[in-house]
Amino acid sequence: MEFEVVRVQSLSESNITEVPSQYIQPPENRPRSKFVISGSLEKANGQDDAHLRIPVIDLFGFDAEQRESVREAIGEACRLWGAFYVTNHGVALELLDSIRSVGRSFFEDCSIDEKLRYACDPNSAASQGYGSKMLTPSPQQNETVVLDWRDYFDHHTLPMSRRDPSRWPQFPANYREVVSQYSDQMKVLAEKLLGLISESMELPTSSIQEAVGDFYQNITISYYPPCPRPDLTLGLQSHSDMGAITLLIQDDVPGLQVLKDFNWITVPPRPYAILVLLADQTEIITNGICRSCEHRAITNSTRARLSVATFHDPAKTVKVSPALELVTESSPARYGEVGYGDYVSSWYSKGPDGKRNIDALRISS
Ligand SMILES: O=C(O)CCC(=O)C(=O)O
Ligand SMILES: [Fe+2]
Repeated sequence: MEFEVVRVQSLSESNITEVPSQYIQPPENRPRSKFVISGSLEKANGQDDAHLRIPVIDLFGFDAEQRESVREAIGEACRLWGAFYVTNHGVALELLDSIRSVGRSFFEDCSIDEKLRYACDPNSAASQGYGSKMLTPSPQQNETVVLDWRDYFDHHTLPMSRRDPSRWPQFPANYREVVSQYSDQMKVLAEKLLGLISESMELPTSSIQEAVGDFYQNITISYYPPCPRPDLTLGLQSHSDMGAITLLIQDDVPGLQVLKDFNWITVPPRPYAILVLLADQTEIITNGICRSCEHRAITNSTRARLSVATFHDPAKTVKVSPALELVTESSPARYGEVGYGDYVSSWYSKGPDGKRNIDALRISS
């Protein structure tokens, strides 16, 4: 069956003043300013709001002498937030600019016909290419699908057998080269971070990586056009990422929010820091000590926003369960074993809704 796909950018450029009803979130999911904290670096009313600021961790280029203090900071951020920024991460800063620039150029300088040459297959989940959420029959009987105010381009980048740059834009001329280089550098950083996270949980350095196996990596460039009704819509609905670890960069337009202690906190843009988001499989492997981070994107009425998310997932054949070292008499297993392929299928059949997919795996105590 063919489903209707509307490009949000075309809607935005048509200068509408209201949004079509499919984009209107139910009242409980709308961004409500009273629950949103700016995450700004200033102190609010003279009070220390450190617990509301997303941690920024200097990796000191993975310098051995700093490892212990870095590991401690990472452990704390994983327990409290499931998300943190890293600086001095070893990725060339020009490469961060280059991927933002080629991504923006694809969305803003190519005609719609050109972009549609790379359209995702609307009938298969997670297909590579240019996409927008589409109207499908509601995944659960009593739920209606609300559309995201977002267009995106998804690239399959690793393992190398999945990487086919001929499926990616040809314009600008360096697009394919930049995405390939970016993929390689993000893989290296994700491996090193999983090592530090393992150590911070008192596991051997290679533990989480061994549980995940070779990475399946996807890079999604998201483009959120200006929206006439930011009060009614979401750029991307609340979810946690389903794989192991996501590395995200954004431009200078705020929009990403993380849920912390029931508050939605805006992640302040830091163009040269990389945001680490722990995803569901890391929560399972660490037996819930690391929490996967629930996040969403809001819209604004004036400026388009761009982000680049690099997902690192297990292969579908991998079975994931809590690390044996973290399952003890006093802290029994909190999740049953799950095949990653089954996890992904159930995620797509139910659709994201906060953390309901991982919560369904919880063993009640
Ligand atoms: O645009 C963002 O900042 C968030 C993107 C995201 O969460 C995702 O693609 O899973
Ligand atoms: Fe996400």
